[in-house]
Amino acid sequence: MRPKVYIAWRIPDEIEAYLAEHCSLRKWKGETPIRYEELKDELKDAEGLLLGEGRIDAELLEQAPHLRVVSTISNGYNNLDIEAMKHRGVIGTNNPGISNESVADLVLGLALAAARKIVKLDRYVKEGCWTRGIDSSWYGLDVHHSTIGIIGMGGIGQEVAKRAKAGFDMKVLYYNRSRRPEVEHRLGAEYCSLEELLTQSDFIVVMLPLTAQTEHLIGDRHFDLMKPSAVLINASRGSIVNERALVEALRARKISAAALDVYEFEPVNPDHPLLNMDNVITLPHVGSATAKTRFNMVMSAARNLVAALKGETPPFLIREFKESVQN
Ligand SMILES: NC(=O)C1=CN([C@@H]2O[C@H](COP(=O)(O)OP(=O)(O)OC[C@H]3O[C@@H](n4cnc5c(N)ncnc54)[C@H](OP(=O)(O)O)[C@@H]3O)[C@@H](O)[C@H]2O)C=CC1
Ligand SMILES: O=CC(=O)O
Repeated sequence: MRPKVYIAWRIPDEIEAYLAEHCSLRKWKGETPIRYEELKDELKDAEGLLLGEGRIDAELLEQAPHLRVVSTISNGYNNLDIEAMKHRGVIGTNNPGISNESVADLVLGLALAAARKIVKLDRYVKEGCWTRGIDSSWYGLDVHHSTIGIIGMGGIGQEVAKRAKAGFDMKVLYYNRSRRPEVEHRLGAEYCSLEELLTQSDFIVVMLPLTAQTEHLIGDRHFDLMKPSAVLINASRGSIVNERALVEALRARKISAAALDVYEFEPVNPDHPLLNMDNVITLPHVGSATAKTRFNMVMSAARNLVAALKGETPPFLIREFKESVQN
């Protein structure tokens, strides 16, 4: 009998057809992402789950007695309670690497947009405010030959470094849990402490996974170290930066701008003070959102799911489950 799979995300027909060859499918048909309580009700007999977003925790797993695999479409997996999954013998897969270049493209786009006030000036023109010659308040910052500090020199961080160096002749500093001599050699990046990076960088890019160690890694004392002209870019997870501290730093002009793809709570509250600041660019978590990359992520998630349900080691088994699969 084919394993029962619940698809909790809208996926292309072609990928659904691939899954249907191997599994018996049920799927979420709503226009908006499935809510936690709805997902809990849908998992009663599912052995596999294809997940777009949302929390997987002990309470939900309690309602899913047959579940064996959670295959998330994303690269980050901070929404999965790994210990609860291990406790119930459920494994998890993700998709590292597939979106690296698309996310890095967006990070450079955010750096350019913030430095050259692209979003603000676009609005200015469209609102009919461009009535005379160039005004010095429109001046921006140079991206080329400036210093970029990358916090988290993993797959995406390295793609950002490559673009910064080769495309914009930037000096690349990085801070990472483990030093990476090979990356230093290949990309000309310089390792430094977090404090040095914050003090010296014109563009600070947060590219870490969200874990107990990285939550609120950037807070009040870190903004005190940054240059008043610094631009903070976060395209990893919102909770790595303390948003209250970020708002205060922007208000106090401790930094000049921020460009965000991610927030502590998503979708971000429309009343959030960050949304009323004209030196903050706000995107709706679209780092990997190109048609090709998104297709590849979903296809990879489907392959992970099928392999795991067949009892094979899936291509992207989350590292914390490697032991469970070997035993
Ligand atoms: N905005 C979006 O749409 C997207 C966001 N993301 C987010 O970006 C994150 C990063 O992705 P990716 O580059 O692929 O991840 P990687 O795992 O390749 O890289 C993460 C890097 O962070 C370092 N790191 C981890 N913990 C710490 C710590 N406590 N202190 C310092 N460094 C640390 C790791 O160091 P070490 O080498 O020591 O392990 C590693 O080099 C994802 O986890 C995800 O949350 C990903 C894709 C799209
Ligand atoms: O945020 C997106 C991801 O792939 O992680």
